[in-house]
Order: sequence, then C-alpha cells, then structure tokens
Amino acid sequence: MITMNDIIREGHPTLRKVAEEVSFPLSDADRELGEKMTEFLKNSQDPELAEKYQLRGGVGLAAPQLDVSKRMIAIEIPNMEEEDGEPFLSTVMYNPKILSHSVQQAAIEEGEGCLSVDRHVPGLVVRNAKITISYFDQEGEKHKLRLKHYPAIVIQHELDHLNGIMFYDHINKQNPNYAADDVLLIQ
Ligand SMILES: CC(C)(C)[C@H](NC(=O)Nc1cc(F)cc(F)c1)C(=O)N(CC(=O)NO)CC1CCCC1
Ligand SMILES: [Zn+2]
Repeated sequence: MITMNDIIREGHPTLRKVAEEVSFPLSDADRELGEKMTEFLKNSQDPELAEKYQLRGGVGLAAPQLDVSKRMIAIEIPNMEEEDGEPFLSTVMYNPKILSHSVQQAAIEEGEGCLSVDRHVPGLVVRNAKITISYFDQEGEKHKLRLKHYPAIVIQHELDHLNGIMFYDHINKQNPNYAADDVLLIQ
C-alpha cells in the first residue's frame, strides 16, 4: 500500500517536470498504480487507517507525486453532506485535459496545501471557478465532466502537478491574500 514515504516532497525534480501521456491499452503497471493511488486516498480518509499509518487526509493525488511522470491523477472527494454516503467524485483520470473554463475565478478562503509540501504556505490560490474536462478511464473510455467550485479546484491542483506547477506558484508575491473582488471565496 502507498504511504506518506512514497510521496516525494518539494525540491524533488520530478515535481517540476511535465508528465508524459499514458498510452492505451493501459500497461498492468499503469492500471495497478491508478488503483493504488485511489486506495491511498480512501485509506487516508479512514480515521483508523490514517492514524495507524500516519496518513494526511487526501482528496487528490497525481502520479508525479509518486515519482512517476505520467499524466494520471486520482480524485477522492467525499460527499460533503451525508457522512459515509457515496463519495461526490471517486475516480482515476488518465490524460485529463481542461477543454474550457469560466471567466469567473475562485479560491479556497483558507488557501491550499499539498501532500508534497510539508509546510504551511499562506495565501490565496486563484483558479477557474468552473471547468469542463475530458479524461480516459482505466478501460480507455473517454469521459467529459463539468465541475465547479471545490471539485474544480481539486482537479486544477492535480492537473498542475502533471505540468510541474505547485500551488504556491499561483500566490501573489506582493500580497499573498490578494484576490480581485470578483473572485469567489470558497470555504
Ligand atoms: C494537502 C491536504 C491538506 C492533505 C489536502 N487535503 C485537503 O485539502 N482537505 C481534505 C482532505 C480530506 F481527506 C478530505 C477532504 F474533504 C478535504 C489534499 O489532499 N490536497 C491534495 C494534494 O495535495 N494533491 O496533490 C491539496 C488540496 C488543496 C486544494 C485542492 C487539493
Ligand atoms: Zn498537491
């Protein structure tokens, strides 16, 4: 199983690379990696397992964070309403791509963190409020998905990892808490 030791941290060169597209049909390795990434996120959201293996509660993970420079991300966003309900979004996306996005921008009010960053970096990370993405699933089926607000932010954070971008690259140097007044702040 993947633990925090398998996740590379800022400073590791792979986090600054542009990852390669995955080819289909998936190799056993790429298929297995996707499954392990999802397993990590689910484990990290289980209080007992998170405690036992000292896992940070994760909602998304990109293959480059495991030192695999391939365009694949795992997303595990719990259902914010009902506890223990079906997750809002639980999937592994291969070759994900933003097809279009809103003019409207959004940022998480308390800022962002990262499983590959062991420090608190204050500041607003302004992203697109709504995105339309395409991606392939394990079977090579193409999907198109429209997302907004928190789920859209998670996907953009993970997509950045495929392009060697860290969340703090987006933070305004002069005034970290700056955001134009039309930027939607998300709790
Ligand atoms: C860095 C960390 C704080 C672990 C962050 N989790 C998070 O923001 N909250 C969270 C955790 C849960 F388990 C369940 C839940 F609903 C919310 C996260 O996983 N990421 C993913 C990451 O580092 N990917 O590379 C960072 C988030 C910042 C904005 C979007 C993703
Ligand atoms: Zn991250």
